[in-house]
Amino acid sequence: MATPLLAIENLSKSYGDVQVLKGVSLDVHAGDVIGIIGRSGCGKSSLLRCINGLETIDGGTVNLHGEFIGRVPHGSGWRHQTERELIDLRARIGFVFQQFNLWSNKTALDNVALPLVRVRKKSWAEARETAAEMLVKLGLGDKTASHPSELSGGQQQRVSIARALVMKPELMLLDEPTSALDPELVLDVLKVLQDLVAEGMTMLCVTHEMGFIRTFGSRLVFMDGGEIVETGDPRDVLSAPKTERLRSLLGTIQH
Ligand SMILES: Nc1ncnc2c1ncn2[C@@H]1O[C@H](COP(=O)(O)OP(=O)(O)OP(=O)(O)O)[C@@H](O)[C@H]1O
Repeated sequence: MATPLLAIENLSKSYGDVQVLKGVSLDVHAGDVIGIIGRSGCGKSSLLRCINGLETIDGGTVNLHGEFIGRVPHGSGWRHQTERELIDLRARIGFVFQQFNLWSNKTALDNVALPLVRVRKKSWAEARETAAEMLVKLGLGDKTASHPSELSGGQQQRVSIARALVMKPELMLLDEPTSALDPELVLDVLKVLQDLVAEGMTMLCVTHEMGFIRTFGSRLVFMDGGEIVETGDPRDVLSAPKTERLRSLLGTIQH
């Protein structure tokens, strides 16, 4: 089989004495749509944050196209990345947060254009043109001049997705992208994600939107206590969970 786009092997991560990732291994191939589920505190966000260098790793490997990208602590004896390398890495891996993380003092247009200016060194004029096209694509053509406080949660999340997409990422990491939204806005964001799936985007998505994962996911990953406990085709895993731990979680969420 081809080299995975992203290969995680035996990844470990601790905060102080508490180990939150205990030897996680996961291969992600181009076009995979992987849903990650698990109880609060099981390490889902930490896993995503270790992939794009928001957190350092303590052991194991994270490879993108076979190249080691894990961020290692200073003084660990391994070579750690420069700020520039981390910025480049994050441009290749889009990250969408639960709480949008938009710049409140900038318009929707400039929120999307700014990374193109800062990271890709585009002129503001060119960056704004690209940003405007992306906002139109995501149904926000009439909101380019709005500030985040003037947008609904669903619109803000679509701006943050646009901001990731203009960088043409090879992979998108989404950390509960619909959890902070009112129920009537969830569908708008899921529709955008569905369009990304249709375009072949590779995605790792922490979500409890089981309908989305069941329909569009190529794999479901169930984490518990910092480990991957079950993984497989979402339809198989959801209809026949093998462990009591997953059965018990599924009892608490609609699927
Ligand atoms: N910066 C940090 N410092 C110390 N402990 C942390 C830090 N970030 C996370 N943790 C702890 O690590 C564990 C895993 O957290 P993580 O956010 O990865 O879990 P999660 O599965 O994403 O949870 P949730 O679904 O609630 O977001 C938790 O016990 C959390 O309290």
